[in-house]
Amino acid sequence: MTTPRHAPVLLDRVVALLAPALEAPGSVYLDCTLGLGGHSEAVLERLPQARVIGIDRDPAALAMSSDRLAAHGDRFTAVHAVYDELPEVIASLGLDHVDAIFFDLGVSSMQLDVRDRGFAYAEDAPLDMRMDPTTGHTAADLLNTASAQELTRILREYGEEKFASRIAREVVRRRETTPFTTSADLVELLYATIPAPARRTGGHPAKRTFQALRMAVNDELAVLRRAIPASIEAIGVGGRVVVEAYHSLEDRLVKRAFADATRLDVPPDLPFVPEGAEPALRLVTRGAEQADESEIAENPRAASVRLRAVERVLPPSTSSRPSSPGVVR
Ligand SMILES: C[S@@+](CC[C@H](N)C(=O)[O-])C[C@H]1O[C@@H](n2cnc3c(N)ncnc32)[C@H](O)[C@@H]1O
Repeated sequence: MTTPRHAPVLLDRVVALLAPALEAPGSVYLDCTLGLGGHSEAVLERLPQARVIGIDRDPAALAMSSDRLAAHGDRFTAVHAVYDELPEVIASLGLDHVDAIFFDLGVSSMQLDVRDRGFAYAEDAPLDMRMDPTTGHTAADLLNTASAQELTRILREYGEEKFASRIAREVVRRRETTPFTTSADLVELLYATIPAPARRTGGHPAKRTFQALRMAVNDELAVLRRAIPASIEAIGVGGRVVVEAYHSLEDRLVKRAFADATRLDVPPDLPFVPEGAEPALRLVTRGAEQADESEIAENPRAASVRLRAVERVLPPSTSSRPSSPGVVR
């Protein structure tokens, strides 16, 4: 068997964004999506003063990255958790905050490549798609039980699938006689349901449906919606949160959460900024950063990445500014 691989996206840029928060000896980096440990390994090697905690909900990914990073001894700790549990993970390690947090959203190449995980439409395998196969419902369970209305919503919202309601109707019709068990069952239905001209455009006809089911099975957006504010709460002054998103819904959610946390909560026509109105956070990236053509040529996964970062700034009471009534705009 070949060694599973995952090429880390925007590796140098991510480490450069994390580095200012990890300058102090003993500073703590929390990698919320450890995967095969590519980004964490770079932090361990390039920022020798930092300690690394890696979270993953996939026990197989944790086992592989733990092997890979074992040489770093007690500078590295692996934790099996879902990343919206990050406050509990931090507390369980006896810490009250961390200095930098990173999310590299979605699935790893390893998960797509291992046939039995059922993530890939190109392979016939049990239709599973759980990032943590020890818990929760599989994609087959979802297809065999959800209402046509719910399936339509999932396919439309997470997959932007034009034929969402037609596919959902056919899924419900088929499962009455033959429940779904494998990815081939679903691919076959999609070929029979999506009209031929549409099958010839916009990539593989199963791509959008597989992505949508994966996001639903792992409840990805709801978990992210809880995790981003929790990560902002979990960093100390000078701490940074860095996120790589690959799906427009994820990036929108991150952008909004960062905008909410960095916004001055003051009416725009007020001539001064009232005492205590400074945001506790500043945007480090201007808009979303993307990969350049050379990285995309080497690693096609980089094509859809959107990278954003924020930093916690000094609280208002310690920042230098005139006292009451506030800072004149
Ligand atoms: C894109 S990969 C990370 C790759 C990693 N940066 C590297 O260089 O190897 C995403 C990883 O995050 C994990 N993951 C996704 N959602 C998660 C969640 N809600 N909680 C914990 N881990 C999650 C997946 O299991 C996968 O291993």
